[in-house]
Amino acid sequence: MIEFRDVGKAYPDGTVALRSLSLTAREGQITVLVGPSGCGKTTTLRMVNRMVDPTSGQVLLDGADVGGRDPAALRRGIGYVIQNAGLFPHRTVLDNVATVPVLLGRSRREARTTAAELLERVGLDPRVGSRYPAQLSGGQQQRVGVARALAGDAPVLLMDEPFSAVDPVVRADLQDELLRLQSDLGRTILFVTHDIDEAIRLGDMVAVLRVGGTLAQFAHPAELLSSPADDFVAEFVGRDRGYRRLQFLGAGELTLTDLPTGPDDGEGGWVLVLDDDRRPVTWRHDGQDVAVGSLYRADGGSLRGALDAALSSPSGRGVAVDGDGRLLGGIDAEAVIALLHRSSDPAGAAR
Ligand SMILES: Nc1ncnc2c1ncn2[C@@H]1O[C@H](COP(=O)(O)OP(=O)(O)OP(=O)(O)O)[C@@H](O)[C@H]1O
Repeated sequence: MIEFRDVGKAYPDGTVALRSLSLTAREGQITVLVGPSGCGKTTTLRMVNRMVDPTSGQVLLDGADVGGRDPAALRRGIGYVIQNAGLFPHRTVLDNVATVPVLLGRSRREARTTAAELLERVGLDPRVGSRYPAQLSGGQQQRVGVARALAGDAPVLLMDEPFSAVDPVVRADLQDELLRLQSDLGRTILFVTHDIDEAIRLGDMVAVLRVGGTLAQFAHPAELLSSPADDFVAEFVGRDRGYRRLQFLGAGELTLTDLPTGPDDGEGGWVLVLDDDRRPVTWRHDGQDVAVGSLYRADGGSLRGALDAALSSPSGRGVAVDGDGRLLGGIDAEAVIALLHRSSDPAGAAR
């Protein structure tokens, strides 16, 4: 657990990076710091491993003030990942990842074995281990950066814009990979980004900071989207927050409708053709087969999945299936939107 207690930082030139920040990053969770450029995110992060010391307040790691710890020893117990990976250019990928285990006293051989396993774990071919960082793509370098931060078995990871320098597709892959790793490893992660989408995707909790180093809101992503604390947060979270909220709302309350099924569209309408197990095969219209679009799993799916299914369906009616892919019924986009509106109006939701 990382606790910031009334932490302030004024740099020697008088810049106040943080005014008085109090928040707790819980054990085993991803806590994201997000906000516009210059709001003090990096300063906050670096206080945890004493790359920056606060001018007021305290930072506690598992209840103990980090101010009393030797910085080098402290850093060996904290993984650190930065933009552009920050790899040592003259060491091979394997030796980059093995650096911390060696510092922690493991033999070089043992450290390299661990490093090779970690490379695989972050989705890299172990053969890249013998290359130098410059011989890897940006996305691969970031993966090595994550592997290196995990190598010391540190329970705490600090990640400062780790995925900002790669293109959006690679970035989405890296985010998925991090979530997958985290579900296995359960580290305490403090993650800095200026990208609200990334914050909402990754954060168990999200702290929105404003310039001048004050906390605008600290909440679960769904709450940030449904109840921004003020205009600044609402603006920062964005105009399409209604759409993004859909991913946090379960679709269990949606009422499914009957869909016309059968081999023929005798009346010129759309029919859904099923196989013998009642799994949708195709939509049929005027004798033409048209792909069904995305199907929606009614058990445990989100409203976003339901809306995608409705919008991607050529007939305009989304297809809901069970866990085995068998037809359950139809979904209309209007019904999804109506449910979204009811859920943002507590009186309506209770009705
Ligand atoms: N060493 C320093 N000396 C003086 N001012 C600094 C120093 N480091 C950071 N600052 C200032 O402190 C404020 C907060 O900087 P910080 O890097 O923490 O913000 P940030 O939110 O991480 O910004 P960005 O998203 O642009 O990286 C900024 O005004 C910055 O210019």
